[in-house]
Amino acid sequence: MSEETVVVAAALCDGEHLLAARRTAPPELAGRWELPGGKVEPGEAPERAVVRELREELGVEVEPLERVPGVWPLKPGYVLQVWIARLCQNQPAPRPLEDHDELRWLTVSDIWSVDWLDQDRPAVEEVVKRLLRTAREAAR
Ligand SMILES: Nc1nc2c([nH]c(=O)n2[C@H]2C[C@H](O)[C@@H](COP(=O)(O)OP(=O)(O)OP(=O)(O)O)O2)c(=O)[nH]1
Repeated sequence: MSEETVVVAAALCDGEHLLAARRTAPPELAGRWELPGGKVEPGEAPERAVVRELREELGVEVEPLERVPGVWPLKPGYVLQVWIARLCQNQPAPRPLEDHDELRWLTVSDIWSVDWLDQDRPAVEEVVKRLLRTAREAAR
């Protein structure tokens, strides 16, 4: 039986912007950019883990909207799942409270201006496709 650990991450969107977060640890990942999130705890629903992790790491309440189809391998034994999410009403700006030292809201046109973790790139590409599709639908 597979014993993979699921890491959930949020593609936190605000209008046309996506939030990227710069990791502070471990040393081999520090300075690289990722989608904020973390490991799902035993018995925890993945969407709940998204909400918990962003509360802990960024000090905000978020609402997961839909899962981005796909599962991306991270280090051995770990896989990444991604949820499109938005800030709940009346939230402060996200702050890098733990695990990150900088946050940046990126538009689709500057999405590759930060040094994403290699393993996150396919997931970010998928998120970008969805953002573009949503923007096209909104423009109709
Ligand atoms: N959160 C997150 N982790 C990622 C991404 N890409 C990637 O390789 N990882 C790795 C980094 C870590 O080895 C692991 C998740 O660990 P974490 O440190 O964020 O999770 P956590 O908050 O539950 O950590 P912990 O301190 O409780 O152990 O997955 C990503 O986009 N988001």
